[in-house]
Amino acid sequence: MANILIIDDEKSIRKTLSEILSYEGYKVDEAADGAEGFKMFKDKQYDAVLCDIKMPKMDGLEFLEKAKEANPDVPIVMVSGHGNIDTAVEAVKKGAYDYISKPPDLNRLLVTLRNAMDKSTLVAETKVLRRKVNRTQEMIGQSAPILKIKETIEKVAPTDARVLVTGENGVGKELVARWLHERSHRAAGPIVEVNCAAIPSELIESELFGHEKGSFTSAVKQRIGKFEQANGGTLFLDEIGDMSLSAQAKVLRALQEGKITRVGGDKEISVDVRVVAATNKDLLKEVEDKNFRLDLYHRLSVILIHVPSLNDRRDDIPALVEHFLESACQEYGMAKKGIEKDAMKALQNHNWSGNIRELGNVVARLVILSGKTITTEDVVDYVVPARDKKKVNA
Ligand SMILES: Nc1ncnc2c1ncn2[C@@H]1O[C@H](COP(=O)(O)OP(=O)(O)OP(=O)(O)O)[C@@H](O)[C@H]1O
Repeated sequence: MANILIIDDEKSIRKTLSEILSYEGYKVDEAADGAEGFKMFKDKQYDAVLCDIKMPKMDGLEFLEKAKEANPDVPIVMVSGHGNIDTAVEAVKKGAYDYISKPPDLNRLLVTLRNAMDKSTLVAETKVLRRKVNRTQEMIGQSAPILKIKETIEKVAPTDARVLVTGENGVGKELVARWLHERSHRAAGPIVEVNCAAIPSELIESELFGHEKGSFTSAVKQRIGKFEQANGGTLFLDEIGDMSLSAQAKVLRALQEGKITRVGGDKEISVDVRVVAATNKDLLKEVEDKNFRLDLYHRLSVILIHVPSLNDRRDDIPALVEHFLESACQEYGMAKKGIEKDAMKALQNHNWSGNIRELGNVVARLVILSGKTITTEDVVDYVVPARDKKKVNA
């Protein structure tokens, strides 16, 4: 049975709405103003709220703002008198599900409430499904360094400690960050990724902290930054070594105070974010060269996880090859292909400059181009650069 909260300062309206909704089988609570309503809203899980606009103490718009902050998933339907349709429209722009006018039309009231609750159920289901679909890729490998990394993830993830993940391109740094999120108490929240190297330095602050409308020439609309988007979850700052010094100063402040300010804004906004950063650079060398702030380095590197290159954990290659074989065959709609022992050895001894991403591409190439079973010749033909071919054949 759905729980509905009615907030209205007019007792007669509350009574009418309450009677109608109880008759329809809803469980109803009543509050006489926004402040009382908000207290009840925080204490109990409601399926929908009917909220008057003009009220003493806390009006409908203020209630809406606070309620959306506290629990954005509960739909709120505004109830507006003759004089405040404009405000009702504004409320919808600010996140109210819809509004109905006083005196409420019975059918419209019930249909609006039903739709509001159906929509919020769909939104909740979509979130669950999305999480299932986006299940973090398993971390394959039983080599000593990978086992150590998995153990560290299990220990560190449940804490809010910041983690700095280091390693060359494509070794699996992002995967480590995703597992840290997945295993944390923030797993139901978002994980938001920012690739600091891919964003021009003059835009990075707006990307991270958002901006107010008109704060610079191309800021035509207000924008929520990645810190705010990651609220309640994890912010993954990839390629942090490429961040400009001025952005570093702001990130440092955000980490120290747990608050951010949008570019061009003056309001401080609290954010509850766990930061995981990654880099392929030697950050201490960057500190020495004055490209990276030492104080930020210390803030970010409470826990250090180094992901070694594939060349330094060759024991993992057979399992990774098997994994990529399976996924490539599935992707291209082919029967699962086998691989000869010597072909596997050749892959294991290959010099993997591009790491796991390159290994995945190579296996996909072999799946497409080779016969039923992948042979050493296939590896020589399609993978090994000409200069190394003699070595493999010898
Ligand atoms: N241990 C592993 N098991 C299975 N897949 C892996 C493993 N490590 C990495 N991968 C896969 O390899 C690819 C590259 O990994 P990822 O993006 O995590 O690397 P990265 O170090 O963050 O790369 P970059 O430096 O380019 O940002 C991804 O598709 C990832 O799922």
